[in-house]
Amino acid sequence: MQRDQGVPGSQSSPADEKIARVMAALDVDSADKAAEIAKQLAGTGCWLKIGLELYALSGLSLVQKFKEMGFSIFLDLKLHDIPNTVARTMQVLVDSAVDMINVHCAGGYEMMARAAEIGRKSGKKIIGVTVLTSMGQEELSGVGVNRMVEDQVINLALLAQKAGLDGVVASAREVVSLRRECGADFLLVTPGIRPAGSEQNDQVRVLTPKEALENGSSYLVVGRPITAAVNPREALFKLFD
Ligand SMILES: O=c1ccn([C@@H]2O[C@H](COP(=O)(O)O)[C@@H](O)[C@H]2O)c(=O)[nH]1
Repeated sequence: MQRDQGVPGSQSSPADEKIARVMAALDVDSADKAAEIAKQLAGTGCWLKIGLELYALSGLSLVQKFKEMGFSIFLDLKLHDIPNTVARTMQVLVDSAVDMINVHCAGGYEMMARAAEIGRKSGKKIIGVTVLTSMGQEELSGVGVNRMVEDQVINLALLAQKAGLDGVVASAREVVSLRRECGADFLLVTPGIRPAGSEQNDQVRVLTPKEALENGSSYLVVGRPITAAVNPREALFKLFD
């Protein structure tokens, strides 16, 4: 599928702008599969997201390769440890070609502030995970948090902002409130994106790509709707049909 890719040197179209806000999550069981999907998505302008599975398989080895293919890269390792350990690990990660890295907001203010400081010096974006999009109200209560999900998301996002992070990961369902509380420049990266009628899988707080953009998400993280498709490139372009 060759549509909506723009002509080099021309103005980007609204469709290009939407694709540039998609982060394709490469949750696959081999580096070869990841490289094959990357090849199919090359030139579209979308980001790639390397998560725990691919990192466990291949570490940072694919980062440079994907960068050379023209992708921006979000390394989704969700660091959650004491401030010293997170800071030392963050220093290693920012020295690679990644563009964005995350920590868990639940690691606390001091840990986020140390991570943010390293991000600032390196020019890389550091964001914080609020409440996983696979968790609903009951799951949140199960880990001892007796607040409404949205209140907890906002509470953690405000703490992340105070600590100097560039943004947060949350569900697109919370984006309207997050924009109001955290402002226009705070990055809101939203997984749990599902085109209408597609499998929800283990995601609980979901929204369609169109709704997520309308609400004000900065980036949409999309995994299985792209990676499990027969034609990932076509699936990417169909997200906004
Ligand atoms: O709250 C979160 C934080 C991260 N993720 C990650 O996003 C993708 C979503 O994949 P799908 O296949 O589109 O469900 C995946 O890599 C998660 O680790 C998240 O889903 N929710």
